[in-house]
Amino acid sequence: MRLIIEKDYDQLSKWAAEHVIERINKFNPTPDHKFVLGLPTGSSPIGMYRALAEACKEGRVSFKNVLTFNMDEYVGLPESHPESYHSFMAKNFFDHVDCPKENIHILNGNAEDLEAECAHYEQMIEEAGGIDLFIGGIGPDGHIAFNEPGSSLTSRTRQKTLTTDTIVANSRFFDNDVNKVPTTALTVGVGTVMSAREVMILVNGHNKTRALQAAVEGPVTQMWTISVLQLHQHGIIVADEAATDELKVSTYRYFKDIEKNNL
Ligand SMILES: N[C@@H]1[C@@H](O)[C@H](O)[C@@H](COP(=O)(O)O)O[C@@H]1O
Repeated sequence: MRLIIEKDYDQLSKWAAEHVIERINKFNPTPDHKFVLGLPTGSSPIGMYRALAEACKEGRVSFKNVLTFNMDEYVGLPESHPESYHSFMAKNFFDHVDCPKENIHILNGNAEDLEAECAHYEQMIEEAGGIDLFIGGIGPDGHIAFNEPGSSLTSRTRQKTLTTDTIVANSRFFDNDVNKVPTTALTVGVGTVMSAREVMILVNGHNKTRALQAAVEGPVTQMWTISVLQLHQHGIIVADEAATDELKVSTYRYFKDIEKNNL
């Protein structure tokens, strides 16, 4: 696993955006050979999305031949709700880039048959040839997508119950009212993320310090689902300084040293 430590959120966002641009451009996607990108919501990727939108406007990258699959969506929240992940993605990314509507996939948390919706999502990913780069954030409890502590590390897309911790954390988007936060969500599984050819996780801020420590220094455990990234052949964590406060000085120095020649 690579751990990239950037000075602040702005630098982290730029690093992540440049990595995505590099991967897409190197792949050189065409209508018959599309790049497949897994995308997260949350506050962590907002800066990266902004940088990608700018790069798209400057002509440095195009999403015309990029297929996207989002990680998760709340169950029972109308798509038009300002806090649905459909709305989030439109507002923060898709409205600003040239990705055709038909290339965008987001789980439908209002589907009549949620189980069939999840199975179909996995099938679409498979038909697309798998995900080339899955980008994610993590919760303070180390959850990836909505794979809360205790989730199977080989899980696939399914419905999950949100923990009280996550409901409290996400209530900031729902007038700070925990009762307004949906209690379940559809989410790709840990195994779905791990099946991607590359995984890049963004970790910023003081409230992620314990999760970052568990991810980098702890054992692989279902109680910190992000820790499974240690088993991925091409896993990258991009963190800001603030998130590294619980790492050992030696761990911090090791990754700074080994990455010093990489931009
Ligand atoms: N389902 C999402 C996760 O995919 C995201 O990583 C997490 C962290 O959000 P933030 O980036 O706002 O800290 O929030 C939610 O729980």
